[in-house]
Amino acid sequence: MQECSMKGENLSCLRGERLLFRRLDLTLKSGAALHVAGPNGIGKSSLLRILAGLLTPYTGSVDRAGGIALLDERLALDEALRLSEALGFWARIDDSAASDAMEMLGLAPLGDVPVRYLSTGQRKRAAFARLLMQDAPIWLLDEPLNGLDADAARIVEKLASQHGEKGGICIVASHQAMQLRNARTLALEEYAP
Ligand SMILES: Nc1ncnc2c1ncn2[C@@H]1O[C@H](COP(=O)(O)OP(=O)(O)OP(=O)(O)O)[C@@H](O)[C@H]1O
Repeated sequence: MQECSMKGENLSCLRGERLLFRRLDLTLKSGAALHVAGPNGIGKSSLLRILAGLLTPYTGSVDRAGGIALLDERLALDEALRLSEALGFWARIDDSAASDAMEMLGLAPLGDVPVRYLSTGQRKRAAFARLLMQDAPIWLLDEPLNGLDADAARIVEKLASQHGEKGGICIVASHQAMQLRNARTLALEEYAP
């Protein structure tokens, strides 16, 4: 996997009229993992969106090397298509194959099921399959365990740890504990004004 890095300097985030966090610095290099922790509404998703380049920080800057894959509650799959077709659409764009990712996430038996019929946990697994297919070195995972049963949660924890072993960066925003190899914890409430 290509070398990657993620650096944020003096980050602060304003949402509406509210300053959520300020003076946040972080540096992650290849193989590093970070658990962004904190209660609902503290700004975990906002921080991930800043790191992804989807939200402009109020102050500070982000400097990253390497491609990014973001997993959040938005499932970018066509609801009308069967799961294998919907993932196949992205496979053509990513120049990858959907079958390996579907196998890893236990989705192979669901290939013919329309996306709109998938359960909450199955949708999350599908989102994770899409993330794997992107083959990006930097993973930004927003509440990746939400909706997953215990077996699926262990699979996701294992895949995230393997990503780190291969030299990828994994940044997880979650109010739940997650077993993640070599992960540091960033308690976002410590950066609240
Ligand atoms: N577009 C927006 N405009 C104004 N306020 C917003 C906007 N998006 C989010 N917020 C507010 O910013 C705060 C932080 O939201 P964010 O989703 O980053 O928190 P979070 O820590 O991820 O929460 P959760 O654990 O519930 O997912 C919340 O109070 C939310 O209402």
